[in-house]
Amino acid sequence: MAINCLRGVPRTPFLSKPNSLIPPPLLFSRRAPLVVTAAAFTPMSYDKELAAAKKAAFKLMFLLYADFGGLSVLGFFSLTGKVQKALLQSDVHSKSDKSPVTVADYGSQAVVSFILEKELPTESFSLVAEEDSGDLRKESGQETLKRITKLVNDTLVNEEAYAIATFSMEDVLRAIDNGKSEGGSSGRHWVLDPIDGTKGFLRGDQYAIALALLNEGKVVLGVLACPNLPLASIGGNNQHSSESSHDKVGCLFFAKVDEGTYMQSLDGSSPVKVHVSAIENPEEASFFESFEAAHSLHDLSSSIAKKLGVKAPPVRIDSQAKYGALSRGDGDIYLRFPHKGYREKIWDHAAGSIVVTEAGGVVTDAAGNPLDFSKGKYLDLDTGIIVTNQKLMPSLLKAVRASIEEKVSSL
Ligand SMILES: Nc1ncnc2c1ncn2[C@@H]1O[C@H](COP(=O)(O)O)[C@@H](OP(=O)(O)O)[C@H]1O
Ligand SMILES: [Mg+2]
Ligand SMILES: [Mg+2]
Ligand SMILES: [Mg+2]
Repeated sequence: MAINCLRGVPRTPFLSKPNSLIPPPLLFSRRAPLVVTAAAFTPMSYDKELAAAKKAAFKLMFLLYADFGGLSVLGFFSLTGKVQKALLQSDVHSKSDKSPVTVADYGSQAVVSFILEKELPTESFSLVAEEDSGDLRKESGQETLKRITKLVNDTLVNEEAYAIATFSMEDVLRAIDNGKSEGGSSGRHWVLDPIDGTKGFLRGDQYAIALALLNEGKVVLGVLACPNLPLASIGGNNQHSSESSHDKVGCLFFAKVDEGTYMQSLDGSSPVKVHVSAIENPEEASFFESFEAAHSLHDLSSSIAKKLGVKAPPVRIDSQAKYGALSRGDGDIYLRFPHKGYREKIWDHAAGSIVVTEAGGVVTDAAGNPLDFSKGKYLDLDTGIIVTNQKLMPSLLKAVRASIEEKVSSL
């Protein structure tokens, strides 16, 4: 089978819970009904939070952009893009689970952590993020820490407003360790994957900076920056392509609860609202899955696709760029079935899932349950993650169940 490998306004305002300090009878008394009702249902806009998250993600997009070309006029770089990129990709370390981590992963986490703290000084700050500073605090990590610190200083060089001349190595370690929060079902927590798809980043393929905000265990906003994702569709549908968008890469998706999903490019043009595909016939559908066979069972996906009658070959790309591409209708289905024993982390799905659901899609586990982000840093789910539009979901779920049953009975 041929495989397609790619290189390279508000509907309903979000209502807060009724104010529990107001005794219930007063809510309905004749004395002050209007005042109480208005105070009790203040809409939460998350505007400040979204602006801060986008600021951080755009800065990193510019920094990591594959070919900085005309962007250097913005003054973010002391090196040319290609040299900088080569440097970032050459310093690779192996974590205790054998997965790779680079200067870019650590640097991105430190930059996001700094920017969120500085931009939102009045809010209590909790961050659940993938990386920690353990290896960088060892003697063997000192050279890498120096490179990360240079990267962070280069990225934030124009931020006079932050009133810090230069960030020290200790500042960087502290910023990375801000990401140690455990998350959970109460309060607000930022969720960050500083580089999602590190393997894709190292190959020069797809990767993403994925940042989301949880409130009371629910994802309320997400920003997904995909520096290598073409502006033009990467599927057969090509609904967003134009002559000028064919060669351009660098897409930032953002979504707030009940306000839809938007996509923006690096050239300063206005965001455009995006929607998942409207395909109803599975035979016309195409599907995404991980590039890495170690991350998802490709044979199970192909059995599901066959049962559904999907004709197109799988589109295998790294990272949550799959969620972004699906949210704008480049493809119709995303299938993810990790090998037995693997536990999914919230940072691998929080931003991507709201980007898809706000674009009209559905994200569930293999049993059809919504993903639960309230249980700490792991997602507690049944077997795998499936994503599609509302029309295709019932037949997709049926095919998933049948394929899983077949697989289990063949063992
Ligand atoms: N054995 C495994 N099974 C499933 N996912 C895995 C995995 N090992 C690593 N991952 C996760 O898969 C993510 C990449 O997903 P994808 O395959 O869609 O590109 C990785 O994110 P990072 O690259 O941020 O570490 C990592 O969290
Ligand atoms: Mg990783
Ligand atoms: Mg990840
Ligand atoms: Mg990562």
